[in-house]
Amino acid sequence: MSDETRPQRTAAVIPAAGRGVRLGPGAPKALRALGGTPMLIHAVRAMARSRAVRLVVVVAPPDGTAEVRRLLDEHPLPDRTELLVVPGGDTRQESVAAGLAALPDDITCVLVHDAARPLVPVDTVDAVVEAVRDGAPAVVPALPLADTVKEVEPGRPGEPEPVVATPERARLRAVQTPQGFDLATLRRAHEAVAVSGEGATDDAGMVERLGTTVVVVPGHEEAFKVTRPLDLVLAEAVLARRRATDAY
Ligand SMILES: Nc1ccn([C@@H]2O[C@H](COP(=O)(O)OP(=O)(O)OP(=O)(O)O)[C@@H](O)[C@H]2O)c(=O)n1
Ligand SMILES: C[C@](O)(CO)[C@H](O)COP(=O)(O)O
Repeated sequence: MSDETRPQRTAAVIPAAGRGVRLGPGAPKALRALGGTPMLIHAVRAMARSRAVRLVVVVAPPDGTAEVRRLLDEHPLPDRTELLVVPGGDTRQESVAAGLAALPDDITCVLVHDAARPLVPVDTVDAVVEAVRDGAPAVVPALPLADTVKEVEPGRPGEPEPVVATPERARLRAVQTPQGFDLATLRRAHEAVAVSGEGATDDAGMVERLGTTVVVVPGHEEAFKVTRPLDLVLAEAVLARRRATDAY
């Protein structure tokens, strides 16, 4: 079958193996509660809400795969969604690579979605999938910035850092997840980064280094990343509002 006639089958990889150091002491971040339900379960449901997503691969803390499997069993997904759990690595990049390695050969489109972005709306997920299915090899949801951004010369902790540049804000975007890819392209990008040894903070950044074009679709304010304690306060408020207004 040629690539053009091959049906598109989409999977989501959810890196959830981080400790959540910036959120403060406690369980691994993905397992902490949001509205009484682990953040990871919200993120898995957010992917499964998209009718395009047939398989979700959860990348669990290496010492927590059994606990993650148990939590997922307690929170079943729609019948159309298959689920796999694999152990993660020391960095986000290694965890995503472990998730990609678990994908079966018939997957052509992959979403990579942070467990730490539990509230991404399904319309954002669908917009990313659609752009990949329309032929873009790499797609990121993103929003314009509210703050002006300065590039600095990092100094010693506690010392003022000299500003070296002010990039033009209108050309900058804050990038979210899910990021969507043609699977073969993302696998090539991960292999190249592993060989070069240069890490990247997101998957699209690795694809850019191949010289492949990455395109942006509109992100969503509620797809923010729960990173620090105040983010959790905001996430609780957003979830409470959804529960009061939608059948959520
Ligand atoms: N070794 C790692 C590190 C991060 N992640 C995942 O990557 C996503 C984005 O990372 P981040 O928000 O930085 O999570 P943490 O690494 O847990 O946070 P921190 O840096 O504060 O420890 C999260 O869903 C996190 O679980 C992962 O799967 N494996
Ligand atoms: C992938 C990401 O969420 C895009 O904004 C971000 O780069 C993850 O960064 P983190 O420091 O691993 O949370």
